[in-house]
Amino acid sequence: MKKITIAIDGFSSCGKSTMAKELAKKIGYIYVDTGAMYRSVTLFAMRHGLFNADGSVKTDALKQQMSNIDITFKFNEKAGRPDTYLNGECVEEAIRTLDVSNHVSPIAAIPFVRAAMVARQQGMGRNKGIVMDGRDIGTTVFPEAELKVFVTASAEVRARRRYDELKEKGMPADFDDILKNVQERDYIDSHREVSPLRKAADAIELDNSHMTIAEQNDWLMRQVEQRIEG
Ligand SMILES: Nc1ncnc2c1ncn2[C@@H]1O[C@H](COP(=O)(O)OP(=O)(O)OP(=O)(O)O)[C@@H](O)[C@H]1O
Ligand SMILES: Nc1ccn([C@@H]2O[C@H](COP(=O)(O)O)[C@@H](O)[C@H]2O)c(=O)n1
Repeated sequence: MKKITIAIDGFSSCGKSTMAKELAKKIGYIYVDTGAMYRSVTLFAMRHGLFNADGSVKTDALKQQMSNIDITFKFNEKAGRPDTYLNGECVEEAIRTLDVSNHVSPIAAIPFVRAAMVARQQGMGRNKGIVMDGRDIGTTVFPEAELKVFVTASAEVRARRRYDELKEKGMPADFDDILKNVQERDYIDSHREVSPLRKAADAIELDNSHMTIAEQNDWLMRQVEQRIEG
């Protein structure tokens, strides 16, 4: 069966990785969560004092350190998805904290950071057979992708889902803080100069505000079948 490239972009916490990882498992494709890469750079910067007190990034210092940041993925059989490693350390949990979420968008707006991440992502998708989710996959990383999906849902619905997830995991969660973070990231991600978050002209939009996970998975599978068979 022919292999294609599948790009899933959209706003924060709208269900991109839920759909992408399930699809990749079903059709035997590689799954790459590009947000995890920007989060890993952010964690590195936080640990190495590369943020100023006002939350801005010490850009020159980070530039010098970029060659010391090694991000890799290793499949976790139990979780059914790849875990993210930063310089050999599994950071899958550490990169998902609200603290990292609150620092990541300024890092992701820096051109040299994006250039480094995009080059790695393009390398990972060289042979197709990949499902990649993020903000600029259909516009910048793989503009020739055979299937591009742009996912949306209201900010309140997204924050509620994230809140429920954290509560279920027994982690501290405040709905208003999560909603604020989701809205702020959407704004910064959509307004940065390099590769702003936007729907590619040939992407299909999916508003999943009122869809179940099973419904969105079925919808995505139908889109893939059309591309593979067509
Ligand atoms: N259709 C849905 N209905 C209810 N909950 C959903 C739906 N889709 C995803 N979720 C839940 O919403 C939360 C966010 O989903 P997910 O992590 O997939 O979003 P994301 O877009 O990848 O987020 P991020 O931008 O942070 O990477 C998860 O708890 C997930 O289980
Ligand atoms: N292709 C991408 C992916 C992510 N980002 C930035 O990383 C942040 C975290 O991403 P999540 O998918 O884990 O929410 C996100 O808010 C963006 O700032 C990006 O720029 N490009």
